[in-house]
Amino acid sequence: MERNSHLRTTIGEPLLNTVGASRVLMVGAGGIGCELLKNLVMSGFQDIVIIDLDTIDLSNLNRQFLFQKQHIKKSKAKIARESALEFNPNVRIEARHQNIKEEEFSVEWFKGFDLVMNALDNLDARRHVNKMCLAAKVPLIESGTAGYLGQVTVISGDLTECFDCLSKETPKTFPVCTIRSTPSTPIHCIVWAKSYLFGLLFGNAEDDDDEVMVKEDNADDETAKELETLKAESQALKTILAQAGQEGFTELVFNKVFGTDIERLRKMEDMWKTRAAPTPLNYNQIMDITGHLSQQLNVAPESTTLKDQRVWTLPETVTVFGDSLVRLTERLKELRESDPEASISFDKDDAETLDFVTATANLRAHVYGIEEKSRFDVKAMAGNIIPAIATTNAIVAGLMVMLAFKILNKRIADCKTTYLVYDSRGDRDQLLISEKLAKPNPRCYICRNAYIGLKIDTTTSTVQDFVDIMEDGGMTDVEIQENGRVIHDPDFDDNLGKTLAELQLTNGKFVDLVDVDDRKVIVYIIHRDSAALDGEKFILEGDVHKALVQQDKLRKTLEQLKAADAAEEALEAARKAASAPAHKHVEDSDIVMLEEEETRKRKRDGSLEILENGPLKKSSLTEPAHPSELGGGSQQPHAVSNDGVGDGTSAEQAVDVDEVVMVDGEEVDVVILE
Ligand SMILES: Nc1ncnc2c1ncn2[C@@H]1O[C@H](COP(=O)(O)OP(=O)(O)OP(=O)(O)O)[C@@H](O)[C@H]1O
Ligand SMILES: [Zn+2]
Repeated sequence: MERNSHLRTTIGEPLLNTVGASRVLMVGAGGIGCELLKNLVMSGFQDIVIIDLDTIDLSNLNRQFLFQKQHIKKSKAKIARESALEFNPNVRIEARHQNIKEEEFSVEWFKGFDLVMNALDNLDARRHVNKMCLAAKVPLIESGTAGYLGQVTVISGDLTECFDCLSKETPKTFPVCTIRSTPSTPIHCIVWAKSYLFGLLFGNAEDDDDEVMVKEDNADDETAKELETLKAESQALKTILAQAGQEGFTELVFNKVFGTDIERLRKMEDMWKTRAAPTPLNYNQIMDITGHLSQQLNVAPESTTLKDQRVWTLPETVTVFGDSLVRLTERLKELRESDPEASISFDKDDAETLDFVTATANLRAHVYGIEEKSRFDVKAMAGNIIPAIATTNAIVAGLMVMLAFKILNKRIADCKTTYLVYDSRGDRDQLLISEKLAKPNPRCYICRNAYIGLKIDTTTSTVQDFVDIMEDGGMTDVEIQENGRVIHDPDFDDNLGKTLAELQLTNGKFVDLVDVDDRKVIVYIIHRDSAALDGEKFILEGDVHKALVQQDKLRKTLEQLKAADAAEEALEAARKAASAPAHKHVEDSDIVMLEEEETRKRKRDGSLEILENGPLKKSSLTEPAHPSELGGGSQQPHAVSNDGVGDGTSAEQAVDVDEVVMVDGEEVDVVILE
């Protein structure tokens, strides 16, 4: 039977042809990406570019089904391509083992796609792709998962809210590979301490990794060697564990985890090309100082509360590490006398486990040159982890393809944001909830700006030329900034004679311009040698004049919003005064009116589709909070992270949805899965 016959029957010949003729970009080949790529090659897509900066890690294999043991340490993008081609060899797949933020992936490059699909795990890359798609005017399908929660939506220029329309709280989840080998923030170290090292030392003796690391006949030499090394590392720690209670035990564990293992990682030079390499620690060296300092510290003991709230010194940290390690191993030994399978779990309210996690997290932070945290902070930050769930990724990736069909079928306005929700009590049969795409936030700097391309020879054209081009377009007294750097303003004309290249205004750079009337335009630079400009000095891709007209309109809207905000503040003040015990009588109707006003305002902001008084709270679906990586738990949509560990509390807070919701005349669909 012809490969696409079922597909043709399902979606029809015309759409199948459109899909086949489209060119799509998939960013990220991790949890969602693997599922998505498999779906794409099975759904009629013929021309796909995939990009992922990472290599395959052992911890990916439980859910990233395009990867197998023999692929560990190989490029995710390349292996994803190879595996997907086995499903369907007739698809053109280009795999790029690169960072999407690299310069070569310019606005122009993005313009080469009909559709972009994000399967990413961090805000930074998501924001970048969001901006590139807005500038290139290419629709973007954005996705994210955190444990049982998932979200899929569409971002398209003037039609919808963009990724930056609502400010994001810092997410609380993070990628596992980052945790294992390349931490860059304190939370990465805390998660490593709590979820990896703690489990290995005090969890059940059976290490899952052993199962995966059995020697494979078809593994190549390098992979086999790496597998052996990983296995040897956990084995070595287990051997040391057998010496618990003996003299020198603490030193052995310490030197193994913060010395030998780090030294091995450090030797993997490729890993440290773009990051600072970790520095191993040595127990004896620190203990020399520790002995000395702990005596001093004993002179003036602090209250426990104070000690909890400040960051410990390195010697103090080592002392707490040794102390909690000994106490926990003793506790485990006792427990195992009655139950050989016994284990200890981390509990933030169990002082010993919290001590151990605080100390080990901070030692790891020290090794990687990351900021250390107080015990108080660690307590708050630990405990926010949920595992990545393959099924969630699969559902989300399926929804992405449905959206892709709609977009390519020119029905983008019919697309919806879909949330995958989960009821931990199991008494609800609704899994997917969709709602209309939100409108752009008029206050959003990222999508409410005009993006204009400027093809120019940056090596010969000066800032003066640039100013002239923009002023000829209608801007007056223009100010120019690049990434917060002032290039020019009417009072600072030192740079006028410098070339754009001299000021690093080179190919792919975004330059922010604002004029005396507060009209903003973002220009992205496209470097072209003079010879390639067909005799012109520059070529503008976009109409500055039109952009300024749009900006004038936007300014008016913003003024109206400001006035509405002022009115609302006055109402709020009146409300407060009314509810104050000043013998004032408040009519019920006043309260209703005030609440309606609140609803209207938040809808205007784009920050509200479903109100607190409805059963679904967006806040419980959103991005977990930690700086830089994944998402969940904040007040915004587009927020659920892709994959990885997540916010343990999110699932419990899962939305309480029992019916179709009507808010302010808007309908929220509920899809019931059988
Ligand atoms: N700037 C970027 N450019 C290209 N790919 C990126 C970028 N940022 C993240 N990615 C990729 O996006 C993917 C996200 O997938 P996922 O959330 O499953 O993460 P993971 O690293 O595979 O899993 P985990 O971190 O949980 O082990 C990763 O493969 C990651 O390498
Ligand atoms: Zn926006």
